[in-house]
Amino acid sequence: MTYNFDSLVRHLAGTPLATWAQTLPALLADKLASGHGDLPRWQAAVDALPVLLPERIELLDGMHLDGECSTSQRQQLEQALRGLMPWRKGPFELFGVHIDTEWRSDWKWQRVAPHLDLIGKRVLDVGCGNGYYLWRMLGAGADSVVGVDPNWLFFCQFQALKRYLPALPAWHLPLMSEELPAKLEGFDTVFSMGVLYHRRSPIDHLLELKDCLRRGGELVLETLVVEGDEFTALVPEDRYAQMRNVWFLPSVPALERWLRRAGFEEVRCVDISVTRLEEQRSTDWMHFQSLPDFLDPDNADRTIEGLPAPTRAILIARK
Ligand SMILES: Nc1ncnc2c1ncn2[C@@H]1O[C@H](C[S@+](CC[C@H]([NH3+])C(=O)[O-])CC(=O)[O-])[C@@H](O)[C@H]1O
Repeated sequence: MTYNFDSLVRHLAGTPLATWAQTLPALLADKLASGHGDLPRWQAAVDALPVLLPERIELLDGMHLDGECSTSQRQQLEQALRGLMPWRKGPFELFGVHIDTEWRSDWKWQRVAPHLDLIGKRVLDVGCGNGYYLWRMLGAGADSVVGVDPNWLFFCQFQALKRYLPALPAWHLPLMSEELPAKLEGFDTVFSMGVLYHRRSPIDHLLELKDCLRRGGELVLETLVVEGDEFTALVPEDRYAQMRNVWFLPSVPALERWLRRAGFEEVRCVDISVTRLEEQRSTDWMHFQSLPDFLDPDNADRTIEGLPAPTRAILIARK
């Protein structure tokens, strides 16, 4: 498996991100050398993908690649992709193989996309998972998309997709957002979706995101929320919907206040949606338990810990 971070350096040359980009090839080579124990197995799965040429590329209405693919190539493709299970974010439609992921991430994208103009924008997606939304952002006209996520499996899933779209300006960096330099100030749009509630210091996360934006740039923040006024934030005693690392679930008015305190302007909430059981569930590509197992079997409005069931809000704000 080879990575082309040099193409990122070239793409960002002459932008406010150029100096940072130049530091990445060496940093990422170090990371890859000391990567996760399963990394060689996942890299082997990526290397086992058949050589296929996408003749039709759909990124606007979904993530769909099509082109000539024999039955044996399709079997080889499916087998290699199954070597990268569990697949959480998607779905992907690749040369006749449907990756039915745990999440219907396309539904979230349908809620987010109508509120944005990404044409010609340099975009950062913090906590990008396997990069599903990076492809959709390109479909919406972004100039370039960079995702950061420390999970090596998700990095390899992205590389599997990138193998078929090597020339597209999308890059996945196996980094934590805390590893982004202060005052980067070079992205037009920064996304943080499904990350804030995993952070012990949510305001520091907002400041970190603000640092990545150019002046006038836009933040897209999606996170779990609860009902309540500007003084309300739920901190679970222990687990939330079986997740151990959940810290702050604010109300929308509280989150709007946090964003204003962090220095954002034009703060607005564009969507609040209860997560449906059909949106997050176990599938043939993700065999572990999922949302239906994490809710109270007698009351779908509650998690099995007795807390409010997952509801997510999307907020947009300007630096
Ligand atoms: N410090 C960190 N820095 C960067 N990423 C992190 C960090 N800690 C965890 N992550 C990553 O943040 C992601 C959170 S999932 C959201 C995915 C996508 N955005 C989605 O909206 O579907 C949660 C969910 O399923 O909602 C995971 O991929 C982690 O590896």
